[in-house]
Amino acid sequence: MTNKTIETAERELYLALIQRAQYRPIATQWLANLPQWLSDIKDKRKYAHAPAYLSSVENLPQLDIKNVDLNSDVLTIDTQLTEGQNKQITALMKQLMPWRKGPFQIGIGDNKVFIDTEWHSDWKWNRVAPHLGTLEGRYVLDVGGGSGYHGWRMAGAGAKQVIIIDPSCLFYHQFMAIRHFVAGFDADTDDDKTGVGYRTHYIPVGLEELPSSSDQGNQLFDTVFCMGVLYHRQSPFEHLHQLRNQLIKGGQLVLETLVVEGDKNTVLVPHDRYAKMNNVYFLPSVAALTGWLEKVGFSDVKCVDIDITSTEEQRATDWMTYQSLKDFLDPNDPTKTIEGYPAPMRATLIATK
Ligand SMILES: Nc1ncnc2c1ncn2[C@@H]1O[C@H](C[S@+](CC[C@H]([NH3+])C(=O)[O-])CC(=O)[O-])[C@@H](O)[C@H]1O
Repeated sequence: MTNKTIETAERELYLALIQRAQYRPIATQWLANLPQWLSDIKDKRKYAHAPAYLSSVENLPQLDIKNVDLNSDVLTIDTQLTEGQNKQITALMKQLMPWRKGPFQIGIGDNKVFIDTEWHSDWKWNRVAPHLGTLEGRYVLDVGGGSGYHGWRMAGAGAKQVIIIDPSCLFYHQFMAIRHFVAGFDADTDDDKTGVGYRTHYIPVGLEELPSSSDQGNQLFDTVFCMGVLYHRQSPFEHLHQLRNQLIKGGQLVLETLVVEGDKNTVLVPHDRYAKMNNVYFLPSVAALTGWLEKVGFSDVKCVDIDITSTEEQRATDWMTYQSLKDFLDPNDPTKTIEGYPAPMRATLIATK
């Protein structure tokens, strides 16, 4: 018997946007686009693996979930698995490899399935979260949310609603696989449908495709996160404007991106690849990035964290078996990438619209 995880998730997403449209007309434009966004991701001409991913999610077993802990570093689904369930879930989740952002754990005790992701996304969350003030009661957008790990943490921190966007077909299905278990818990405990599964949504779309409005009071989000995306964009100013357009006046932007040492005029544009990635464009200094944010109209810009990524935070695991950070650094000098650029250093900036 297959489950209807994705169908249910999509229905909850429609309902959430219909509710918001009563007060924010911009939500009707999101609703108008939603059928296209959601059917594109199922189109096997665009995404050859989509049917296989869908079948992995829909074949996950229904479990008796006792609790879902969104506030622990390992996002944990509290349930007891039999050995057979462990094997079944492991096999289905492995069909959704590579798992980059996490960690997640399904089950506790001997038969747990621990998804040891390439990234310790919990470390990033622990660097960022202390600087957010509160997310309690806020509408939050997570741009480029990957598997949804940080989105779940935002919901755990009390956000009223989280919408994750990311154009990746694989990461969309990874989110749905985790949501399958979270919603299993909500279904048992939450009659009025305010549980975390109902507050956390995913739209498989890029930021530039979202409708936006310049009308005062017609934006949907109190907080917008954009972590690990800006350096992938060819037009950083356009991207920063698009982020700003999603925020209410007074709303908070949380921007995390690769930076380099330097003054307000320093920006590195890697000539070819950066750390073997062929889609990296602008790496500003913190001072330059602060100036960019001010130029697009943000105020009160603060850098709250700077961190050099370690090979303990980003590494190959059983759930991501390709190359990882250690293969992207100069073997004789880990302060440099294999191409001779400064090794990855990330800054988190917080700014107000
Ligand atoms: N135009 C776009 N709009 C939205 N998402 C995009 C776009 N282009 C790429 N992405 C998505 O942005 C994510 C970037 S990873 C950061 C994940 C998480 N936030 C993290 O902070 O760990 C990068 C990293 O690992 O450094 C990917 O999931 C892309 O599909």
